[in-house]
Amino acid sequence: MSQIELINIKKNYLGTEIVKGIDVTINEGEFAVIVGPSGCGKSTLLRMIAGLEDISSGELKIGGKTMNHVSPDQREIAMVFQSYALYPHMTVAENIGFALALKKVDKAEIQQRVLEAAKMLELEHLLDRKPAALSGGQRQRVAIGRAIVKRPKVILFDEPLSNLDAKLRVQMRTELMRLHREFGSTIVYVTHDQVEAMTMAQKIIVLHNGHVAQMGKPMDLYREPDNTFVAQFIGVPKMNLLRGALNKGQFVLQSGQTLPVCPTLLSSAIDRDGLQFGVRPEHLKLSAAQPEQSAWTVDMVERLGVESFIHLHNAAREVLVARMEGDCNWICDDQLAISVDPAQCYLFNAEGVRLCAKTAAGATGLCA
Ligand SMILES: Nc1ncnc2c1ncn2[C@@H]1O[C@H](COP(=O)(O)OP(=O)(O)OP(=O)(O)O)[C@@H](O)[C@H]1O
Repeated sequence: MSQIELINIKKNYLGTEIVKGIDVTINEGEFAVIVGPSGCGKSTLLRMIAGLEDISSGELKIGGKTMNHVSPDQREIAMVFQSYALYPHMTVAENIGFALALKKVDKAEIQQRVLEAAKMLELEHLLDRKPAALSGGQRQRVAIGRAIVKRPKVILFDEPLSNLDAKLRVQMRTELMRLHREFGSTIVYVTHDQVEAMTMAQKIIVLHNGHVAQMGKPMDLYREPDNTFVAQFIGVPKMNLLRGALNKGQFVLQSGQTLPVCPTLLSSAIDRDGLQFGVRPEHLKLSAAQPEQSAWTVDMVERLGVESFIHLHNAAREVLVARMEGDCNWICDDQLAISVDPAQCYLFNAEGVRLCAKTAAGATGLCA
C-alpha cells in the first residue's frame, strides 16, 4: 500500500506560511507531478513527504498510516535530487549499492540488485567508473539507480532533469516513464517545467503561492482550467487573455473591437464589466484585414518548422499570439483580422476565476 494522502498540510518558516493547507491524494502506483513557479512551495511539500522537513500542521498518510513523526528511513521512500548527490570517491556500482550496504544486506544480493538496476538504466558498462568520468545524463541515471535499488514503494523526484540539456531531458523523460511502467512505484515528481508535467504525469498538481491552483489529468487542465493562473501556466504559448466587458452578447475589448461569446457562457457572467476573455493560440484564425475592418498588426513571426507563432497587437496595444501549423505567409506589419470560434473561448472574472457553462448534467465545461 503506497497511497499518499496530504490532509490540510501547512508549513511555516519563521511565522510565514509557505504551504497553506494542501489536500491531495496520490493513488498507489500513480505518477503525480507537482508543478508551479519558483518559490511556490513544491520542494518544501516534497521534503515534508520524505520526512526531511517537519509538517507544521495537517496530516500525512502513506499506505493509510500517519507518517508525520516517522523518521525518513522508516518511510520506505527514495528521493532523487537535482544535484544527483553522488559520492565522488565511490564507483557507480558502489554508489548504487550504498544504501543496501548500510542496511547490511548480503554482498551477493547487493551485487545482483545493483546489476538489475544498472541493466534497467543501461549503466552496466559503467559500473567501475567514478562519477567524475560520467556525463550529466549518466550521473542522473546513477542517482535514479540508487533510488530504485532499494525497491521503494514511493519515489520522490525533485527537479531531476533540470541540469541536463534539452535533448537529454526528452530522452530521460521517456526512460522515467518506462521505469514507472516496469516498476509500478508511486512517483511524486517536482518540476517548474509544464512540458515535463504534461508529458509524464497521470495527475498534475499545480501549486501557486502555497495553494493547489488545480489538479487533474494533464489534458483536463489544458481544456478546462479553473482559473487564469492554470490557463496560462499549462500550454505553450500560453492562453491569450484580454480584458473587457460584455455588451449585447459580444465581448468588447479596450480597443472597441468585439469578439463573439458562446451564448451559454453569457448567463454565467454576473458582472458584465472587468472580465477576461481567454483563447488558446491555436484557436485564433487569421486573415488579411479588409479596409473597413479594425486590424491587428503583426509584430513578429516565429517559424519553428512544424509550427509558427504570430505575435500581434491592436490600436490599444492589446496583444495576442496565434499558432499555425507549418509555415505561414504573414510578415511583420501585415494588417490582419482575427476570428474566433465562440465554442473555444473562455471567460474569467476580474479575480481570474473561470466562468463555466453549466451543462444539463450539472457538470461544467466548454460550450458544445
Ligand atoms: N529553510 C527555510 N527557511 C525559510 N524559508 C524557506 C526555507 N526553505 C524554503 N523557504 C521559502 O519557502 C518558499 C518555498 O520554497 P520552495 O523551495 O519549496 O519553493 P519551490 O517551489 O520548490 O521553488 P524552486 O522551483 O525555486 O525550487 C520560498 O519562498 C523559500 O524562500
